Parts: sequence; C-alpha cells; structure tokens
Amino acid sequence: MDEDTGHALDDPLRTKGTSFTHEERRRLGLLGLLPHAVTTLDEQVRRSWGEVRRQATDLDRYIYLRALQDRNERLFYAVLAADVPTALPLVYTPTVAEGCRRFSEIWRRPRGLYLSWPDRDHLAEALRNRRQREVDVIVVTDGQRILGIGDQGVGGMGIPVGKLSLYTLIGGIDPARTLPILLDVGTDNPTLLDDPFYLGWRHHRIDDDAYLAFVDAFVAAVQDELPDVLLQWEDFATPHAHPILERYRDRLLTFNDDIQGTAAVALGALRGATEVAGVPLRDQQVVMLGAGSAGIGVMEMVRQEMVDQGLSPDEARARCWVVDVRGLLTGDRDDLSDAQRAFARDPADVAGWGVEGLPGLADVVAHVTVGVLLGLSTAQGAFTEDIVRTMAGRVDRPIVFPLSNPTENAEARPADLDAWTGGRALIATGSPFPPLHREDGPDIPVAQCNNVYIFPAVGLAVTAARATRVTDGMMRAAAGALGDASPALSDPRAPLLPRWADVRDVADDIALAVARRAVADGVAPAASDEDLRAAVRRTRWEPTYGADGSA
Ligand SMILES: NC(=O)C1=CN([C@@H]2O[C@H](COP(=O)(O)OP(=O)(O)OC[C@H]3O[C@@H](n4cnc5c(N)ncnc54)[C@H](OP(=O)(O)O)[C@@H]3O)[C@@H](O)[C@H]2O)C=CC1
Ligand SMILES: CC(=O)C(=O)O
Ligand SMILES: [Mg+2]
Repeated sequence: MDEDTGHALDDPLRTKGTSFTHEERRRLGLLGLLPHAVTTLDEQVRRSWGEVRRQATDLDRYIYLRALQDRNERLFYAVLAADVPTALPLVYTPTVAEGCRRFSEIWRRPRGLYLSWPDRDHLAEALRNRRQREVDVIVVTDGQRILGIGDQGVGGMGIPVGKLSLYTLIGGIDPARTLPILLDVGTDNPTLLDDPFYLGWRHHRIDDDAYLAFVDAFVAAVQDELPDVLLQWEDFATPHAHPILERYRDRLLTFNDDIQGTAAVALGALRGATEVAGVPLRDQQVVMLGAGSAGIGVMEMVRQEMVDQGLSPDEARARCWVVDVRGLLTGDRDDLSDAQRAFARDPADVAGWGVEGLPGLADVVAHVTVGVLLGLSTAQGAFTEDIVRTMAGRVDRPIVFPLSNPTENAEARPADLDAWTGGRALIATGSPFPPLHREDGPDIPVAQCNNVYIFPAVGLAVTAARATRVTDGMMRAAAGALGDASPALSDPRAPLLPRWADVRDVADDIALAVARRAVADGVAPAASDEDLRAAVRRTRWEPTYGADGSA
C-alpha cells in the first residue's frame, strides 16, 4: 500500500487533495493524511481563487497557479475554467513574459523535457525519460524569440508550459498527454549569461549547421518515440522558424504557431472587421509593420484570401505593403529572405513619393489609402497619432490591429486608437486591454487577436481526426470557422472575436472544420461529419474528479 499511497496523494494527475472521500481515504491508505473535512471540487476552486486574489502581484499569481498545476492538475484546470478572462492573462500573455524572464529565480519543480546541447548524443534517452508515456501534443521552443522580449534561453520553457495549459483548458487535450520541450542550445542574452542563478546551459547559442543537426536529431528522436504526436514549433527566431517549418511540414504532423496560428487568428478577426467596415479584404490596402515569422505568415494568408475572393496573385500582391525596421520591403533590398521577398514592392511603385531612402510606415500611410494596419513588430507605440489620424482621414472605418506581445510591446493602445479616430477604429490586440469606454452605452470589449483562438482547436482536431499532417487548408479552415463565429457579424458594436466565455464551444466548431478539411485533404482517415463531431466530443478532457481516487 505504501507506494500507492504516495501515488494517490502526490500524483498531480490523480490527486483530489481534500476532496478524497472517507471511503477513498481508507481504500487508498490515506486515512490520517488529510484533515477530516471532505470538500467538493467547487469548494476547492473557490478557495483557490481566494488564494489567487490574495497574492500581491500578477507574477505571484502566476507562481501560485503554476504551483497548483504541479500539485493538482484537475483542480488547476477547474480553477482556470471557472474564470477564463481573469486566468488567461495570468498563465499566458502578458504575465508569462515575466515568468520567462525570471524563470531561474522562481524555479520550483521540473515540468516537461530539457534537451540540452551538451546531451546531444543522448536525446532519445532523454525523450524516453519523459513522465508522460502517450503524448498527443508537444510544444517545443529554443527560447530565442519569446513573445516580443527576445532571447530568454532556458526561461523560454514558460511558453510551452503555458501554451499546453491552453491546449487543455480550451482544446480539451488531456494534460497527461501533453509534453512541453525546451531545446537548450545556449543563449546570447548577456544578462542571463551573467546571472549566477541561470539554470540553462551557460554558453552562447549554437547556430548554423550544428544547430540544424541538433534539431534534426531531436525530430528523429520524436519520430522514433512518438510517431503520431502533433509537434508545434513556438517562438523560434525568424531565421530558424521558416526553414524548420519548410523542412518538416511534409514529413511530420507539425505546424509553426507564430507563422500559421497567428495568420489564422488574424484572418479570422479580419472577417468581422471587413464586414463592419463594409469593404471586403480584396478591396483593402493592407499594411503590416514587422516582417518576422508572424508578420510574413499573416500576410501570406491575407494574400491567399484576396486571391480566393477573386483577385489574381499579382493584384493581391499589389494590395500588400510590409514595413520592417529599415522601412518598406522593396525589390532592390539585398537583406530579404525568400519569404520576405515575396512581399517586396517594385521600387517604381514608390519612386514618385519623393522619399529619401526607404519609405517608412508614415510614408506608406501618407501615400496609400490604407484600410487595414497590422502590427507584429515588437515596436511599442509605432502606430503614432499622426499615422493613425492620417489613415482615419482616408477611410471610414480604419482596421487597426496592434498584435505584438506582451502588453508593453503593442504598437498602440486601444484607448488611444479609439480617441484618435473618434471611435471609428476597428481594433484587436495581441495581449488583453481594458474595454473601450462609451458615454452613450455599455463599454465595448477589445478583441484579443491571439493565436490562442487557433492552436488548441487545431490540436483537438488532429487528435480527434487522427490526422497525419497539418495542411495550409486546415489552417484556412480554422480561420474561416473563427471568422464565422465573430460577434461583429451580427452586431457591429460587438468585439471582432468571440468572448472568452464561449471559447471552448468555438474551439469545438473550429476543430470540426479543421478535421473535416483534414479528411478532405487526405491527411486523415475518411469520416462523416457525425463521426468527426463525436470524435471531437470524445477527445475532449474535462477537469472533473472521477468516482474514485484511482484515475
Ligand atoms: N498576437 C499573436 O497571436 C502573436 C503575436 N506575436 C508577436 O509578434 C511580434 C513579432 O513576432 P515575430 O515575427 O516572431 O518576431 P521577429 O522578431 O521575427 O519580427 C519582428 C519584425 O519587426 C521588425 N521590427 C522591429 N522593430 C521594428 C520597428 N521599430 N519598426 C518596424 N519594424 C520593426 C523586425 O525587423 P528586423 O528583423 O529588421 O529587425 C522584424 O521584421 C512579437 O511581439 C510577438 O509576441 C507573434 C505571434 C503571435
Ligand atoms: C502569441 C504568441 O505566440 C507570441 O506572441 O509569440
Ligand atoms: Mg509565439
């Protein structure tokens, strides 16, 4: 009984803490190990929220919730589910950014796998040591581009842990079947290299061929051990993100969240926005500030959507403008990747503008009737009052999405956008912001256009449908289903994306659309809609206590 006793109380996936009944306590050898009272899960949830609120700062709340996750996973998810809008900013952006920055300082217990360069010849062994035997979803990062806060080395682990908790909360993926992984190939962050408490491999980053060989070895180990797993790449720096995706997308069940997930959520939010603006995407001029993985990924999907709405590829391209830290992407630049080059403008397009050097965002907005302004640049405040007022002087309903994370990286604050446009801007942000105040009616919530609307549903879809690949069509299907769920389609004053209270129902709808497309694309076994719907339902894990303490 001794070992079982330890398991029932200490195993975070099985414990019920004070909710073990007296009968269970006798049967599992727990008698005397708990105070007498038997609480319900609901009481535990309320008590935990009291604890969360009593913490002094959001970082303390993050630490409390992460500790709860390590202690009792079902309670942790029941706590999150009880108040998603309050919980999300604590376990995800913006607080997770602080959790990553201070990862070594706030370290409590291990979770997931740390695959370090010095152990490169033993990756398969390390993978075999995982606590979870069967795994549906891996989220992996190398910590180099964490949100908009750069290289966090081993601290990047906060992101796979956080994303996977949302796979469970929103997508219903069984937490026992999720695996966060950190590839520790060093860090170029001088603060971390100098930090005596830094827990990662204290070394500058490995790069180039050696880096790619390490990633190859990691993928080979995953394929051997977990051939059916969904492998999500997260927060890789742009020079690695695209090449890695291209290398594996036709060989594995895999996708890059920053490139593809962000694209799908942005397109989903644009659906409601263009509807309210009364100008379809095919008739908009779209400007993206930021030409990293996320910005280019979004623009690729935007352009494809314009083509689907009837434009030729060249016509669609002519409506897309991408600006990075140097300025507009133009064909005469020699610093562009292939993915960026696809959006480079002919220098002749801007020759008549009379601008010295490369046009910047303000120049583009001054010379083009921009209807959609998107930001994935990490550049705080880059959507200035002048830029936004100029844009709003040309179009009735300017669509402005400052999407960079965390909060301090946003290209503009919604309240400012609202003021500068006289309430006409259609806004969505990457991190949460307070609602917009209205004198003549209720406050208007700001949609959070974050890939969290997409990746949990994609995970649910591929798990339920037993898909073997993530196709572009599946990501488009996700965008379409999310767009269909936009509250703004039926009420122009409503937010562009669904309320958090509805996010799990919306995830089911997205998952069904993605699963259906997986079958249509031939990457999942044939199944009827009814079968897929039932599979989605069956796959969804719920945070409840079973009838006894054994499972
Ligand atoms: N809302 C969401 O769901 C998501 C949001 N994001 C956010 O998007 C941001 C970017 O991510 P990602 O693309 O991966 O990051 P990158 O660092 O790869 O890309 C940033 C891009 O912005 C450019 N840039 C930097 N500073 C400026 C500036 N002052 N003016 C104009 N352009 C600038 C960079 O140019 P250069 O390379 O020349 O320096 C680069 O092209 C992050 O903040 C991230 O958190 C990402 C994914 C999802
Ligand atoms: C949301 C997200 O994936 C990012 O900011 O990187
Ligand atoms: Mg990311």
